Amino acid sequence: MEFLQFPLALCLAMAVIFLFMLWRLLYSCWVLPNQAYQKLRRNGFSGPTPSFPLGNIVDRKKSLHSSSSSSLSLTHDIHSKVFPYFYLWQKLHGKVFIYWLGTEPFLYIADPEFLRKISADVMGKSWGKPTVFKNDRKPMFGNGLVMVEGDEWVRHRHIITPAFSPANLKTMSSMTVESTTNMLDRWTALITSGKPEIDVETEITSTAGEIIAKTSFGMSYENGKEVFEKLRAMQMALFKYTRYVGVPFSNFMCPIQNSEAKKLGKEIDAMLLSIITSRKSNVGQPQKDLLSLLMAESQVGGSSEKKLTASELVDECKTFFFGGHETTALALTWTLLLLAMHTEWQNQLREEIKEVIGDGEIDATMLARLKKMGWVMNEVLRLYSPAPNVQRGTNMWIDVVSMNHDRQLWGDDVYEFKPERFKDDSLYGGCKHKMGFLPFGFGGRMCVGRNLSMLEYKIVLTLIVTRFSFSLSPNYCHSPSIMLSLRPTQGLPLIFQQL
Ligand code: HEM
Repeated sequence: MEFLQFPLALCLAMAVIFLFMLWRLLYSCWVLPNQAYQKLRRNGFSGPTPSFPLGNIVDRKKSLHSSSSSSLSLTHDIHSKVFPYFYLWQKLHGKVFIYWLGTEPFLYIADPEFLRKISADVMGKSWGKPTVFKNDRKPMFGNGLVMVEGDEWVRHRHIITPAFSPANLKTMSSMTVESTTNMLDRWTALITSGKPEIDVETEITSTAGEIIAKTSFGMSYENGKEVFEKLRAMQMALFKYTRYVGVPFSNFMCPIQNSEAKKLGKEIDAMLLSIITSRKSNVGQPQKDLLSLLMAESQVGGSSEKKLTASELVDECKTFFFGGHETTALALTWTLLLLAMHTEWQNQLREEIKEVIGDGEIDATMLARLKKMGWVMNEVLRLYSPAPNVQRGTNMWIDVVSMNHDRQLWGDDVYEFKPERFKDDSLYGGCKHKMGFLPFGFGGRMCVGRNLSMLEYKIVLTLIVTRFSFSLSPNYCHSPSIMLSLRPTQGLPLIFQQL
């Protein structure tokens, strides 16, 4: 009979393991989220009714589907178009409510006063990112600054912040001028050959990719292009298809895209790692880019807590590349749309550039004096914020688009393009609440690259408006939508004239 006892014991052991795994699954997908949900409910928050295990994902999908099939006239009132489900739920449940991504409850916030209260005493290092997003975006950001928390975040931020000092950024302005001039020379060739209609979204995104490749890891465009294209492909693999973030085993729902993203992630890491290794062995050739500044900063003092490892450097390069090129490119793209619609502002900018810079070369120290251009940038970041939301801590989702289009905060002219609202209040543009306008986030985790993006924005825009005037093409179709960032999904064709 003994030979029968062995399989019985094995079966029992397997049953115990199975029950244990089932319990763990239920605990993490059902018990824990429900405890968090009940806590939020006890604090008085309501929200749309979720279903297990998809949460409110199906409602989101339906609402997105019906909104994408309706075309949008050229209005800046875009909240109901880009976040139709939040727009609807806000009407039913107010500006703070609970919704579910799969089995994860999220606190939605579009009320700046609520945000002020809950963030008043929280230090930058204590603000993490929701775990579901960390897992979801791992191939893009790895353990880069955007994703790290606690003392690790403090260490990374201390090493990274000096790289973005004004003195270091100054040396990067010539790289920006060079890439932009190449793009504008291409535009001139097109115009003179009788093709004045140019899709500026594609053009600016690829030039911004070139600029960030140079400023981040100093690569020539030909090399940078390969990393850039792989990063774009990875973004498409991750964001083009309906994804089930927060749903248990969601990785298995889009296996092809997920394995494609992982494969690309590994290739990008290997390429960046080889650049770092060759930099380390090639001490004789100092470079003036973010990577070398980080490598130099990592060596100051030599203590291990001040150093970033090679794989951390790779993750930071990816973070700069991804966080840096698309946001700035989209800020510029939406600016060109608004300037094409408001040609009087093209003239105002030209006059200001003439006064501040004249006909000479652009010097980075002059850029701060381009005040009107600063107002224009802020107004664009208000109407078409490339970073449409901020994700924080234990599952908080802050709706920046809603706050930027809130009549109660901005007044009756909320949907109008009026850069002059920043004239007397350069930081908040007259917004009635200081937490109502967060183009670069808030608190200790505010965007580390904001000065670099302003430098790039002002240089590129100066070069464009001094060489060309432009108007909207009749082929333009207003279709802002979210693909991680807020983008014109059908491009931005403009008609150019040389000045
Ligand atoms: C118009 C351009 C840009 C916009 C609108 C923008 C917006 C933002 C926002 C909203 C955050 C989140 C802050 C928070 O959680 O509170 C952020 C963080 C960050 N941004 Fe930017 N950004 C821009 C350009 C850049 C550039 C050029 C770089 C780098 C080259 C960059 C690198 C980062 C990094 C590393 C973080 C994470 C900071 C941290 O967690 O400590 N960004 N940005």
